[in-house]
Amino acid sequence: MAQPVLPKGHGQAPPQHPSALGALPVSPALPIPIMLHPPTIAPEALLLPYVLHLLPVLLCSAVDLCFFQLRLYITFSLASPTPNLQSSIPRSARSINTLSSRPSSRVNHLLADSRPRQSSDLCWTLPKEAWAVLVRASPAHFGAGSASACSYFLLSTFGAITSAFLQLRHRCDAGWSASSHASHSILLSIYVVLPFLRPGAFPPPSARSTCCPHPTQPCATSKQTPATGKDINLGHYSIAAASSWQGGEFTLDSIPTVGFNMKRVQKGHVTLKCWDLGGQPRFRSMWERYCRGVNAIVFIVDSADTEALPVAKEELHELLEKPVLEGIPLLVLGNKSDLEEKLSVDELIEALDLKSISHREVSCYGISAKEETNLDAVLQWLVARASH
Ligand SMILES: Nc1nc2c(ncn2[C@@H]2O[C@H](COP(=O)(O)OP(=O)(O)OP(=O)(O)O)[C@@H](O)[C@H]2O)c(=O)[nH]1
Ligand SMILES: [Mg+2]
Repeated sequence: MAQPVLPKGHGQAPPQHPSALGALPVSPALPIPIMLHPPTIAPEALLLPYVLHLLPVLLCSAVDLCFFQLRLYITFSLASPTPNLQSSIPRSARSINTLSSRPSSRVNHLLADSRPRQSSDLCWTLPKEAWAVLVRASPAHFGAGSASACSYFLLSTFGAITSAFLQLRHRCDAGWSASSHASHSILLSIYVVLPFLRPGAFPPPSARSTCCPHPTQPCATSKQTPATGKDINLGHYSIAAASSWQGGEFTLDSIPTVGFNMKRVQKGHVTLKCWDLGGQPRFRSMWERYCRGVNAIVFIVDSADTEALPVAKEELHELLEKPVLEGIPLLVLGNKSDLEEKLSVDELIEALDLKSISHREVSCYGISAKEETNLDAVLQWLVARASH
């Protein structure tokens, strides 16, 4: 277990040992592909999880269509002695049969409508309501968020079970054998629900986009951000891949990170995969998830904002207490060292109580994203951890 070695002061020579905790000297402007304000997630990147999420649904819909046409035929054969089956199908059921893209909704409706209507028939009224609920839920389903997927799943289950129950009830009333229709309906329910229980039907956390509205103003409480990566963590003012680097320009109009941004950085033969996580309170709960299994965590604070440091300290220590993150090297960066009111590295170590952190390697540098100070040292630190 490497214990942190604390520096004597800001501005001393860079530590030779990788585990040393200390300030590094100011370095000249570097040709490091660092972009302070990465572009917001490209629409194509957002679309991909949606499309991937949609594919199994479309596939299920196609299979459902065949299945339920068959099912419809069987139902009519059994339930209706009328030779002209088409004329006994209500108009609404016929249109849904061809237009609907919602398997479970179509099930409910067809089950409800696939026999002559009777005024006292529960099958006609209740499933129609279930259908209406499902139709209202459909736009949410096509979102990639887990909440919408869950609500769709619950509503599908509800719809399928309601249909099964009412179908059974109707058959019993009509004097049909209850057992065959019960098994039919149960099978039907399983068929409708199962596709949405498959692994992959719900997008994985890493493929999800956050549903939060994009804030128009930077959040005043956002003063710390961890950046993480499966291969290496980097971040806050995201390091962008060379292809999307816009010359490393710095603009004062910052766009707060909404959710997270992911970037790859090529440094020699090492590829750094970096997650820049939003530092606003609403995004902090996801830090732990993205820090799992990474090579390093980079925690960036505004070293000139002393009022925000107590909160930053609390959040950092809470994050590091997670057992699953034990042993992951930590790099704390005090950004905005270009400002006069900045804290020195020693003061930052004190303010964040870094000496109390154990069971991991801890380093602390002062940097300036604006003046590109010490960014080469940060990159070297990360590359060294990436090859571990
Ligand atoms: N003076 C100075 N200002 C900086 C520096 N780096 C960033 N800023 C400014 O600090 C503000 C916040 O920058 P952001 O990159 O949005 O900060 P953030 O912590 O990533 O915010 P979240 O994405 O919400 O976590 C912006 O107005 C930047 O222009 C720096 O090195 N020096
Ligand atoms: Mg940010």
